[in-house]
Amino acid sequence: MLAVESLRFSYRRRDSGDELFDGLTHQFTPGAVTAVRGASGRGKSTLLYLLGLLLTPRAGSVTIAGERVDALPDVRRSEIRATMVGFVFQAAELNPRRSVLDSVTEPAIYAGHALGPVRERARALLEAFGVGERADHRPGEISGGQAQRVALTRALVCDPAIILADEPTGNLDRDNARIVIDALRVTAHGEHSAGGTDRLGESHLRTVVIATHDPFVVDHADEVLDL
Ligand SMILES: Nc1ncnc2c1ncn2[C@@H]1O[C@H](COP(=O)(O)OP(=O)(O)OP(=O)(O)O)[C@@H](O)[C@H]1O
Repeated sequence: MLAVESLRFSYRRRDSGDELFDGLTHQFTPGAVTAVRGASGRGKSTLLYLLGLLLTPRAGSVTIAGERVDALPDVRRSEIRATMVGFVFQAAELNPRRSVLDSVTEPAIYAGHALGPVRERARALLEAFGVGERADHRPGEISGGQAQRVALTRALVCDPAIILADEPTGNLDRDNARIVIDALRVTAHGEHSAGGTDRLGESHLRTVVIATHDPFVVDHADEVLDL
């Protein structure tokens, strides 16, 4: 579903000798959480940007759902990104002036989705991640762990097949990291991992890739890619 082959990338010109990935080839398993691990500067965040079509490889390919996507025209890459990829970053970056529900739904509304179904789906996701009762609060009134679950809801609201998370537990204590990794596992597996009571109401698998330094996240991932 999501794969890279013979991947090379550099932020600089060709002869500067700071190339990343050394021809990396990897297939990410649908339905699994893959932790991307590596020392600072190895390119964990950069790999997510390449997978999410925000950057273009210097050499090699990125494939999504069987289609080679790295060399497509920008407009097509944007379409694929908007429909197939959701991003979660270290800081949830919710709009402090809007309610949690509005923060979650606004990007989807701007992307042209109908308000009613988006709000319904957002409420169901917030509920599934245990933050349903916070939907009408302001982001300043929720905890860091809750904010990350809200950010994950925002990434999922258009139902992407791929979630790319960059240090999603970087600002969290252990208890909140556990809750967020659980939510990411639910997202990948299509069901709740803790007891099976709180379901997303969806059974399809997603590919979840997490760039992380956190050994706790690595321990709870299904697969690990070392850079
Ligand atoms: N916009 C940029 N322009 C030039 N070089 C960059 C840029 N972004 C990152 N780099 C360099 O590319 C390399 C990979 O960066 P990246 O952020 O992907 O690594 P990382 O493994 O995620 O690091 P960290 O664990 O510190 O977040 C680093 O050497 C970094 O300095």
